[in-house]
Amino acid sequence: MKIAILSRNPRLYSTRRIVEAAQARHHEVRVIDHMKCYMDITSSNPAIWYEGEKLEGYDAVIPRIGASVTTYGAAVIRQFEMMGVYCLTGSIPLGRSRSKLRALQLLSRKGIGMPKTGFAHDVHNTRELIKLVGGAPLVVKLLEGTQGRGVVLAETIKAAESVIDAFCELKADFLVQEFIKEAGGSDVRCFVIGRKVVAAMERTAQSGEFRSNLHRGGSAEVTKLTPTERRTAIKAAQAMSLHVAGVDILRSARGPLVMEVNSSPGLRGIEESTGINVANKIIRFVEEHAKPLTLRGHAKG
Ligand SMILES: Nc1ncnc2c1ncn2[C@@H]1O[C@H](COP(=O)(O)OP(=O)(O)OP(=O)(O)O)[C@@H](O)[C@H]1O
Ligand SMILES: [Mg+2]
Ligand SMILES: [Mg+2]
Repeated sequence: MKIAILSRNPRLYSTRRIVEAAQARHHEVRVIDHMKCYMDITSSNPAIWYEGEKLEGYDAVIPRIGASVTTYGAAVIRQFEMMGVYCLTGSIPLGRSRSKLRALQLLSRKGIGMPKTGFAHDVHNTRELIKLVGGAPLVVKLLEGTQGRGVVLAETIKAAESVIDAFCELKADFLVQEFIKEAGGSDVRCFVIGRKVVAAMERTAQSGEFRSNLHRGGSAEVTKLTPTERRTAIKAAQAMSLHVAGVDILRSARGPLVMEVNSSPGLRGIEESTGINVANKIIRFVEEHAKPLTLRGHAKG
């Protein structure tokens, strides 16, 4: 097959691993910087150009779109979709997963367990919002934060009020969420491909910290999932229509609670902690699902 990986940096661990896995399976693979793609969107024959060359003959596209360039990345994926090329992550699922508000509303609609969560932008009565999620301690999150930045634990109602007032002042969208104390500073990353969890790791925050992000000094180790955790992760990925997803779960007294669903989950932490060749599993999935170009008609945008 001829495979394109949409990635801004071919040296990134995840990109490199997917390239290696594709080559090991004898595919022709190329890393394309989606931000350097340009397209004629008016033509009846949709096409994409890259460094003066028209991109043609691709059987599959594996998007690895960073959070800061979601909109343009989604447009490039949409163009490939219009050309009838199989995209492992669709433009619509990408957009869903990148809006925390939209993603959590979708999960909630599907009845998937999640921490009690409220969204706000400008609140008249801060106490009412705090009451909505059961009082303190609670977590306040800036919607555009990543890697644990903009995630604050407010231990008391007073602390919660000042954080919320500060975020309102900043005119930022944020959410307030019940603090899951039993999780003990850990969360579980479930790597979902298709209808399977292919690998799972437990990330634990360093002492004195409640955020388990590896970027915040957290550590990762392999973990065994319960059947309920497994089902929840798969359901969450399906709710977003993602074929590849990193589903983050908190282990609570009332069962697994989904925190978020990532559409370009990193491979380093999960491969290093579990020893599983996740990149190979991604390529195998693409082989099974991307049909050769000749068998497909043009997909509609
Ligand atoms: N409601 C909560 N209860 C307990 N711990 C939480 C809660 N929300 C978040 N945490 C902890 O804080 C960490 C960071 O939170 P979250 O994943 O929501 O934000 P983020 O990592 O900044 O977002 P992103 O993963 O999109 O970059 C989580 O991995 C988890 O360890
Ligand atoms: Mg996170
Ligand atoms: Mg995330």
